[in-house]
Amino acid sequence: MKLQVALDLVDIPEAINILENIHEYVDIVEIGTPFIINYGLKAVNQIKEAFPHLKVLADLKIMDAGEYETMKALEAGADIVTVLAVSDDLTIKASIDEAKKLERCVMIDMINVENIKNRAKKMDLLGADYICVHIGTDLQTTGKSPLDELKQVKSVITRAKVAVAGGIKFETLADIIEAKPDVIIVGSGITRKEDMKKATLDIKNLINQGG
Ligand SMILES: O=C(CO)[C@H](O)[C@H](O)COP(=O)(O)O
Repeated sequence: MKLQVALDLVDIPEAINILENIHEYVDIVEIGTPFIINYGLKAVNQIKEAFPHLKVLADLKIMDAGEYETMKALEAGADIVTVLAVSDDLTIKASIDEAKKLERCVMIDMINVENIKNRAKKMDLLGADYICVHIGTDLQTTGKSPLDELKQVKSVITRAKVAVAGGIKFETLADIIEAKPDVIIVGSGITRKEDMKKATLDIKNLINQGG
């Protein structure tokens, strides 16, 4: 099980500062959608240059122009790029094909998908590297957890790796670990803590105990 840390509401110097503190406990660093909106793909580029040993995910949440937008993320140095599962299959396939050319990966974000089992099966079939169950920031305000959807997706996937995101914190981690996703994504559960290093280490230790 890998830990992906999502950096959303930071600038580039802040991101570098955070990662200097926590990079040894992190497997994948997510350059979050608001981070990219604010600072562009140079955020991806500069974080990859500063931490070449980390996998960098560009959370572009691509919805159209799969080939072009994937190519731009990969050019900037992303190892993984996100595409929305609600996009057309043509967009998803174009993005996956583009990433494969450079032996990079696509993570399909299942945010707001209605028939999640059916769509996850299709994403698996189309060749997604990762399928990410995701309760978005706005829906998190209702208290919804990604656990149920994680179990549903895990039950139908045969090939892709499964990631999970959406308000995960140390206190809610045990149930998530028990469902055995391949990647656990934590944003505010780390970045809103006073002591981010301790928060990351606590989460990483719990993940390691779970395998
Ligand atoms: O992609 C995102 C929002 O769309 C976030 O990066 C992701 O949900 C992780 O952050 P948090 O743990 O704070 O929910």
